[in-house]
Amino acid sequence: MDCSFTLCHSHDTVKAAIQKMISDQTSYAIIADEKSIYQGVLTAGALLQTKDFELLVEQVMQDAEPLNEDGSIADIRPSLLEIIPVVNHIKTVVGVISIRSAFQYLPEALSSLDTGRSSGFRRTPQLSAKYTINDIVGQSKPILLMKEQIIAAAKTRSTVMVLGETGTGKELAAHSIHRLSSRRHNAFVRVNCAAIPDNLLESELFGYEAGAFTGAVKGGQVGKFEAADGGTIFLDEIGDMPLTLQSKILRVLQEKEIEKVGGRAPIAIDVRIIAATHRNLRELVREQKFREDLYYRLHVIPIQMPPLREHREDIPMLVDFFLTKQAEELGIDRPDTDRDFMAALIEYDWPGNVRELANIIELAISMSHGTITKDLLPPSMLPELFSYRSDDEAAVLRSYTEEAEKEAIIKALEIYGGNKIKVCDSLGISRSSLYNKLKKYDIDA
Ligand SMILES: Nc1ncnc2c1ncn2[C@@H]1O[C@H](COP(=O)(O)OP(=O)(O)OP(=O)(O)O)[C@@H](O)[C@H]1O
Repeated sequence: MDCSFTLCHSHDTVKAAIQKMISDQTSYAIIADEKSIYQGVLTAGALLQTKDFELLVEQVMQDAEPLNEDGSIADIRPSLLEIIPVVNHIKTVVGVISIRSAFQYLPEALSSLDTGRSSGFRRTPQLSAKYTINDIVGQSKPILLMKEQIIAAAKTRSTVMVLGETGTGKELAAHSIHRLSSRRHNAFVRVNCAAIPDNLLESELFGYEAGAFTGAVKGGQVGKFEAADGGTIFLDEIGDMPLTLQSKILRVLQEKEIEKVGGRAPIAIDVRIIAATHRNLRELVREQKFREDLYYRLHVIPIQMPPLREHREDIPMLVDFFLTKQAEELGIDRPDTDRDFMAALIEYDWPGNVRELANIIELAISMSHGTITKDLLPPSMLPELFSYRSDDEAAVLRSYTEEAEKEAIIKALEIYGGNKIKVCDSLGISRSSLYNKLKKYDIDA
């Protein structure tokens, strides 16, 4: 099969290469620095006008499924065969995309990549948990209580349900449980149920037998459950799982076996399930969108992540943590913050929780020259900064700001034809924050 590779150093060249690859119907490996490949791929995704493409890319970038040291693919997931990332020695996705199987050409392509990054490829431990309980910052009562629950849960084999608003550290909790458990030397496999299109999720989770469907990879595919055998599977955003698959998860919990797509015999597996969601599962059960029996099966050990507004005393410590971390990443001296900046952070309502705090610190660091002051806070925090005004005035101000925010989102959705990633980029907000706001303002998108 014909195959060539293209080195790209800008968003536009990635976009052009992808367009060419699609129109030529041939194989290309596209290699670029992480920023240009990310933006380029997303733009190409928009060109293709398939929402699934974006989701797949997002998933791949997030999971960073890696290549081996020699550049060969460590693990190819057939359902995502078309989008494969390359991870460099500092675990950053530098990105490789292939619409056809261009993989055999990667070592050659990588050795020609003149970014200084191609050297020192290391196999990222894709099946291991990255975070430990020490990565959870905070000394407040709610955080210490949550950490105790994590330690207690780790000692058991039971299913754990991690609950909490977006950005409260549910993923950190899941990693920590695995790392503290007797399964820590075995695999930890994360699946973001919301990021994988429904039609791919079943084969992704359970794998499939050879010839199960048209386009299936020869020899079949191992699913995430099987990959996690002996270890832990983390089903993130389980509230977004379709009902049909919920019954298959129930079966795993009850029978401790899985059935591959197109498979004839069940396969016994030993996997600990940790699930998480920011949704209100009880509500979903009431609406018949989530199975009640699965709800109870999952809630053997529930762990509630506290929202940041309920442990404000940890904010200075978290700010210090993110300032140090981000200054290190940027290779600059850690800047100081003034009192007003910290006071405003402590007072704010934190809808996006710790993730939002980390983003605000990142933004402030990038705009600051020396000490970080209150005027480096984003305008979205404005109403909270006026909290010394009367309640009425604050409410009026808030309604104006909310109206403006709603309009900005509707406008951005129009401009970008509903492409949420572009909308987030243009508004400088995270995807989860966008989804929260769409819900809050009842915007159809
Ligand atoms: N207590 C904490 N200490 C340090 N970092 C934290 C803490 N809580 C959250 N974070 C950081 O905030 C970000 C969001 O955390 P995480 O992804 O675990 O949240 P989540 O609850 O799983 O969010 P979502 O529901 O949106 O997936 C991550 O960068 C994480 O490292």
